[in-house]
Amino acid sequence: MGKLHIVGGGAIGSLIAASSQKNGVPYDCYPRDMKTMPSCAHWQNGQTTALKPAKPSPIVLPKSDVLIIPLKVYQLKAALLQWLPYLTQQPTVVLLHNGMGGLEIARDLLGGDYPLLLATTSHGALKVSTSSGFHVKYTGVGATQIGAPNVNKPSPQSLAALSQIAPQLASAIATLDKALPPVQYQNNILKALWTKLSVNAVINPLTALHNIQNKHIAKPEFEQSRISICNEFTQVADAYGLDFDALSVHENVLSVAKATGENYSSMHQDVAHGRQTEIDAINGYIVDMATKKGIPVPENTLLVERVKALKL
Ligand SMILES: NC(=O)C1=CN([C@@H]2O[C@H](COP(=O)(O)OP(=O)(O)OC[C@H]3O[C@@H](n4cnc5c(N)ncnc54)[C@H](OP(=O)(O)O)[C@@H]3O)[C@@H](O)[C@H]2O)C=CC1
Ligand SMILES: CC(C)(CO)C(=O)C(=O)O
Repeated sequence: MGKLHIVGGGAIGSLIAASSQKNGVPYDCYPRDMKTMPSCAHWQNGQTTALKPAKPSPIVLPKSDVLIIPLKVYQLKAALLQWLPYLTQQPTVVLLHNGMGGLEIARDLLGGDYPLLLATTSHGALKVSTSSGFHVKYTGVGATQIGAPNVNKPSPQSLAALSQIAPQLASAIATLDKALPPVQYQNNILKALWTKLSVNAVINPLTALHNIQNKHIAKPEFEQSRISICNEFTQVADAYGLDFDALSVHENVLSVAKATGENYSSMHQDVAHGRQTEIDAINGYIVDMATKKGIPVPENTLLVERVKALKL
């Protein structure tokens, strides 16, 4: 099994590190700031796992290793540029973030043939500052969906489909599944990412703008906005060959809002803490993709403007 190299000491990166530690997967973390790297993880059953010391700088990685980049899209370009000189042997690179645009950045910098995987996760993690330094808390059990951007054949999502991708990528997926299970292979990962995009495009800006928990976006006062976002999303996705049905998109959004009802979305939390939001990679991505095809998306455009106008 290859070693797992984790960029950054953020919430999700530290969760993957702690779970790797627990499950005996060899790993290293490369935070931007060693002082804010979590030293310990708290699991939901009250147990804790101490993390090994992080590495101060990148190293050249062998092809059999895996570099996972669980950062915000707006942080990705700088991180990839920093790692580029260390990727000469073409280890598998895994992008994991909310929103879209990471693939375009990675293709630009790594080239179209680079062994790349895209992932989205529903695990929850929170980085907290304590009297003994930073810790990470596992806040929600979830799953990770992963796939290669170039594989898009209509075959069943199964181990048989997984065998159609390069052994290097299959081995990277197995490593990640051992580190933080379950990791589910998707032979149409772009559809899975757009599905997640549709959920984030509705829940995140509405919760941030109205200062509400996820469950409240289901209220009738937000119906018109929800439906407009879902309709615009579906038109844009369709223009790129992704087949969605606006009613099902809306139903899925409501079901995620219910399932995560007590949560404050990540965008709500970013706004509350005065951090940059991921609006450009979410509704902003829908607007950019729509503009390229000449599709009007007034609701998404307005949401981008309104979230950007929020006082940080
Ligand atoms: N947290 C969660 O529960 C979930 C998060 N996600 C998504 O996953 C992605 C990551 O989220 P999350 O972990 O919460 O975010 P965090 O902000 O906690 O993590 C990102 C980390 O990356 C670090 N970083 C940025 N640039 C570099 C760099 N060049 N080199 C090294 N480290 C760098 C940041 O450092 P610094 O602190 O110095 O800025 C930060 O610690 C986001 O897209 C998020 O939406 C998805 C599902 C759940
Ligand atoms: C699914 C949802 C909306 C859960 O809060 C999320 O991904 C986020 O907050 O970014």
